[in-house]
Amino acid sequence: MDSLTLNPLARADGSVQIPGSKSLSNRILLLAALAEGRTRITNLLDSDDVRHMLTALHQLGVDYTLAEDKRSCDLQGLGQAFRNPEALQLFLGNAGTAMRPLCAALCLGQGEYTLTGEPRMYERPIRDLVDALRTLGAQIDYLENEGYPPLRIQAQGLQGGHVSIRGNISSQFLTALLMAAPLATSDLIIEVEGELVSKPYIDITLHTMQLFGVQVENHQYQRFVVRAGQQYRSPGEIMVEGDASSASYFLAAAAIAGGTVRVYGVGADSVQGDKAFAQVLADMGAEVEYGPTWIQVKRGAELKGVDQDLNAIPDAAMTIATTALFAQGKTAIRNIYNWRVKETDRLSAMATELRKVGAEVVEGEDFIEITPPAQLKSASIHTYDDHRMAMCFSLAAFGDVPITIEDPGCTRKTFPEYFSLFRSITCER
Ligand SMILES: O=C(O)C1=C[C@@H](OP(=O)(O)O)[C@@H](O)[C@H](O)C1
Ligand SMILES: C=C(OP(=O)(O)O)C(=O)O
Repeated sequence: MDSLTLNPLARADGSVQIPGSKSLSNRILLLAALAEGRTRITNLLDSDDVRHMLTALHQLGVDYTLAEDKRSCDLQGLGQAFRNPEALQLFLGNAGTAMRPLCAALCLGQGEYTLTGEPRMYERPIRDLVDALRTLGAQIDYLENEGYPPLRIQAQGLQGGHVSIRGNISSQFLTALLMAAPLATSDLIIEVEGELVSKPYIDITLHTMQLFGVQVENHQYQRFVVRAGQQYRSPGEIMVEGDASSASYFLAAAAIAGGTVRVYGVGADSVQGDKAFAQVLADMGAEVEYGPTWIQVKRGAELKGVDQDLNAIPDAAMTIATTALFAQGKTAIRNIYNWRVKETDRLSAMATELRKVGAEVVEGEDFIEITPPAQLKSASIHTYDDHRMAMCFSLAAFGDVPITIEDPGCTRKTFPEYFSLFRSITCER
């Protein structure tokens, strides 16, 4: 297997323009496809997850022109739900932001659709969404294991009415229902059962729907009312914000090693919850400054461990786990059960790899506690086909020892150019 050895790093300095947000890119593409009118999307993310959405839309008959650098796209909306006379098979890789929203959106129209993906996608739950869609009249079958993709959808429209959906596993189920809701045949009232995880992603969803002219009544994230008869309408041109989760690695590098790193493309005005990651660095002792479209971090005094519930920022929370290797004392990251159902079981993967570099780790069902060693150990980091494992562990190279990242190409899911940008702001000892 391909691997990349990072020599010990001394410092991080400079600025980085962060590529477009995965969460926004895939939401905007889907809503632009359903909308009336033509949408020009700029700063689109070029990565596997977005490519899977683009390929699926092409198969579904959506007409678009993608620029040569794949970062801008002119897309002609259908102005209605997908209707395809021929049965289609759509391969969605391991992209949760394609599988879940498309599963709901495809039920709105007509046709027969088989949704497939990578082996890990077949271990990622989708039952809560399928159950909710079935109560609205959807016909969806599991092709292998109950509760998991691959799926077959016989689309025949979605009714409105009342539906409840569990919120404790993934916010993407609620996102999927919300985005489909305006095209249901009557008003849809969605009740969230139990805790809603990863709540700020719902704000991204509501924000994107609003950009396309659809209003949702949000009653404290417990109950949502979406009126039928609302039509998605293209806003014309949309620029995708930089990806706040992708920004976390560069900001953490500055907090760990200094000097100063500024990321452009995501800042105080961002709609992405992961902008709050920099606040956790501030709580650990870094100096953080926010501009409207940038965030800057400087190394402050010695970093100190924190004990925080990071349910709202599950992706960026992984970056805190490796930043903890450079903090005084123990860091605890709590309420992150759903790390277990993402690209890999991230709680177990993180615990295993942190121990390899010498940390003392307690892995709970929904938390992780990390106590750093006095001196990091050189290690070869297994990345479990998880882009964030590869990116997070690049930070371990600040620990005075070489670190090998196995299969560094796995960052292609959301950030193909990660290692070259990381190199551009770091210098070796
Ligand atoms: O809606 C989204 O764009 C996402 C929601 C989060 O997933 P969960 O809601 O499953 O935690 C996040 O981890 C994922 O990377 C993207
Ligand atoms: C959990 C993630 O991806 P997905 O959108 O596939 O859920 C992630 O990017 O960390």
